[in-house]
Amino acid sequence: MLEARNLTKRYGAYTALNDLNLTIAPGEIFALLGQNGAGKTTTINLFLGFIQPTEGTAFIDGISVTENLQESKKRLAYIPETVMLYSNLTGIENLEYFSSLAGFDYSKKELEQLLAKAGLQSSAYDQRLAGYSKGMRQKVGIAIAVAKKAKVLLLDEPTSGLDPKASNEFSEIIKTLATNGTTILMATHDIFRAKQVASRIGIMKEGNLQSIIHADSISANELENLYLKTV
Ligand SMILES: Nc1ncnc2c1ncn2[C@@H]1O[C@H](COP(=O)(O)OP(=O)(O)OP(=O)(O)O)[C@@H](O)[C@H]1O
Repeated sequence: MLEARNLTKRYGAYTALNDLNLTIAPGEIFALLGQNGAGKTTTINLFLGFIQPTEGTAFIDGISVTENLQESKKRLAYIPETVMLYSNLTGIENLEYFSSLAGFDYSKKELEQLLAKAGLQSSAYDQRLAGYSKGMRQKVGIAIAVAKKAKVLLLDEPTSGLDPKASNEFSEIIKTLATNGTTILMATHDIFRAKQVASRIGIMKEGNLQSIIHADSISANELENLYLKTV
């Protein structure tokens, strides 16, 4: 579960995030839409503990990020727009390294199964990351999240720069993770994907969460119109 309680971030007189109150249940995918500078990344960074809130609290699985950063971090995985991995290591070596950092010791077979589950083609397992496409790197990122048994997954612009097939594959994989109980928060500019994968969609403007929409209550066109009217 993810929860923001009165979560606020100010930089001097500028409010990047204003009094966010939001609970995302296990198994739910929540998409945050909003223009550049709306406060999406600020929200994610507060959940990650990368930045400190000016007011309020971010909770991961009931644990305050400010009070217990290490415990909160154990429960979450983060996939930024560009997944940071070691270019000189292979897909399987990256997965082994990052899962061992999280305290897991998987056999080669288990590592291969994790990569397969994330949708990576088997021919890539032993190739160095330097030759991977963005979509392939993201799949390793997903495999790491699953290997860590992360209860919460934070995604920042996960489909930007992916071709439609890779983007669709990505959406299917995160839907499967949610079905298995992972809580997912995704910041995106992709209205279509937000509608396709999320159960609820929040529209942010100038640091405020302006509205929350149930994805099944609206068509993609209606969502786009509402978005354009809001921002
Ligand atoms: N360290 C900082 N100092 C001052 N202002 C900052 C700082 N970090 C972020 N901001 C401001 O906070 C606002 C919110 O930024 P944020 O990155 O959360 O937006 P976003 O919705 O993720 O946008 P994008 O879609 O471009 O990623 C922006 O106006 C940004 O300039």
